Amino acid sequence: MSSIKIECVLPENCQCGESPVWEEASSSLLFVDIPAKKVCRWDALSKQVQRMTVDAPVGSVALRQSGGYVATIGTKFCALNWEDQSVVVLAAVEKDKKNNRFNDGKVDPAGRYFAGTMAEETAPAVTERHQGSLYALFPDHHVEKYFDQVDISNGLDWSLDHKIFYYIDSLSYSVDAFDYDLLTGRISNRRSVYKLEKEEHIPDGMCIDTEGKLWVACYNGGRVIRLDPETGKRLQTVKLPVDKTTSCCFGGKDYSEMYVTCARAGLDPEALLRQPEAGGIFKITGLGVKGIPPYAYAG
Ligand SMILES: O=C(O)[C@H](O)[C@@H](O)[C@H](O)[C@H](O)CO
Ligand SMILES: [Zn+2]
Repeated sequence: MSSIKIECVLPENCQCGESPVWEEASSSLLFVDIPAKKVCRWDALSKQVQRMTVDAPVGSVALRQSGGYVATIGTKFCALNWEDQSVVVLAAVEKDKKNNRFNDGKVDPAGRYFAGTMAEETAPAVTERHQGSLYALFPDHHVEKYFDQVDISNGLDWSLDHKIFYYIDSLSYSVDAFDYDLLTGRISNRRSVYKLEKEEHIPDGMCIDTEGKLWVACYNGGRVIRLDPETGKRLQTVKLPVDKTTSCCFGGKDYSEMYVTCARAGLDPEALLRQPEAGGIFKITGLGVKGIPPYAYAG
């Protein structure tokens, strides 16, 4: 039996930490603080963190095959040059929706950058409903829209055989699956594979492990849960010492460690006394299961 250890490796005080991505080449964890408009890179060896401030809320960051990173900033897909901290807009969506922004995003196994939008929240998880959509930025920089009527576009990942796309619209309290055509990037046949239980609260970010099981961060639930998307059963619950767990990814040696982001915003002073590490970056070891490397944007 493995023994699980959870530690806060970086007390970053993120208002809303999100989009953890392991970059093997630099032994670093990339993540964003959405409302703080920050993209961060934490070097797991030196323990140093570098931060880049952008001009709008940043929902996600991802690796880029040609170097640097891509990020969803406001309602734009952007390229980031980490060396000179410059931002280049690759494509924009929803120019008519001033109150919308991108939320979570991730690159698919063919190098397309998927990301969804939402109306800006007035309080955590309080937002004008049905304002969001799901998009992908293709390697040639054109954007495709998949569907609209999304409340809070959140976690996403692909099955190990690339035939299923998993997706979370948080306020549906469901983890959904679609058939996925890797060649074209098309999705079809939406269905729910797991409905959250009351104490699990709101499904947020997610990632897949090498056994094809899904790990979902539960916002307000202070936990990550491991789901079997084939049986619809929850296999494991790992509780963290913070309530607003937002997302998770595997990283570290052989992708054997899990990194979890969380939020500080929305916690009252009394709650903050009980969870002073809220907004930090957490590392979970001893899970006994590994993840897979993140895909990099091909454009
Ligand atoms: O991290 C995100 O994805 C959102 O931007 C956050 O605001 C919360 O997670 C959301 O409120 C709960 O669904
Ligand atoms: Zn999220």
